[in-house]
Amino acid sequence: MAHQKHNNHQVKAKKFLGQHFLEDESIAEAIADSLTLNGYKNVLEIGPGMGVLTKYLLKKPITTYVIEIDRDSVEYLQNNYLNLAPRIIEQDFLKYDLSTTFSEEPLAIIGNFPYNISTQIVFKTLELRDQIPEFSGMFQKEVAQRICSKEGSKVYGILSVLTQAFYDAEYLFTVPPTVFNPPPRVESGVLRLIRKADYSLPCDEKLFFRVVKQAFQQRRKTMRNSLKTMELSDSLKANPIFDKRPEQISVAQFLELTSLIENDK
Ligand SMILES: C[S@@+](CC[C@H](N)C(=O)[O-])C[C@H]1O[C@@H](n2cnc3c(N)ncnc32)[C@H](O)[C@@H]1O
Repeated sequence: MAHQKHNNHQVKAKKFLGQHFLEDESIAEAIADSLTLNGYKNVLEIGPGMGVLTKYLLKKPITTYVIEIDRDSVEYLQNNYLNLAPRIIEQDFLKYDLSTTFSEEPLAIIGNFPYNISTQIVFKTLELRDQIPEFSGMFQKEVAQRICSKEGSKVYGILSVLTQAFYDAEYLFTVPPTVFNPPPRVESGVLRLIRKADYSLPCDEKLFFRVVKQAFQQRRKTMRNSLKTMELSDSLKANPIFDKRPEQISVAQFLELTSLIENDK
């Protein structure tokens, strides 16, 4: 019993785990409400901390799981959310094999994400897209904007193109630093990704990732320059898309271009 008393203490925020605890309940509720509940019966929250968002997820007609790396937070949750206890996974999300818990069942991902690993969380989601029809959560505002931005925007880049090849991305709202303890240095942004009805690629996936990454490595250069090492035929390079810079090329055009490169003889 003495043990339990101790663990009801608030968790002291650890910087190296990206811990900024949300203190505004209405924002936690709005994040939980961003779930459409379409096409899955499970939701996995990454980094529940002391459960401010979890509390609202538990009110939904869906099964909530949480994955948390921090022992203190796990103990806090075990003591304060008794019904959740069997569905607390004490693991690093980046290393965790989702099939251990979910087999092949679809699930939504949600969270007020630790900002130090937020892009890695997105890349892992893209890899596991067959199992993840929906993804909602809070990022550093610039990262959320980048994921959702369209061609022509200054922040349009690798993360925008790769994510939007598979998901429709919507920026939902901005959150000020003042509602967190401790407050982060920057504003935050909440977004939602909904997997496209047909999210199969019309081209080779590895080549698509390579084209996009190589193009944006030198975002001020034309595609002709950036893709020089690919040894493409002159007839392909005559295509006007090669005169463009990557930030002017839409997701659909990147996919089309990859098909052309794939079929280039
Ligand atoms: C920004 S805090 C959010 C906490 C809580 N959801 C809230 O809104 O107050 C991020 C949380 O992610 C956890 N975390 C950090 N790295 C993690 C990882 N690799 N896997 C799982 N959880 C992680 C932290 O311990 C922390 O609880």
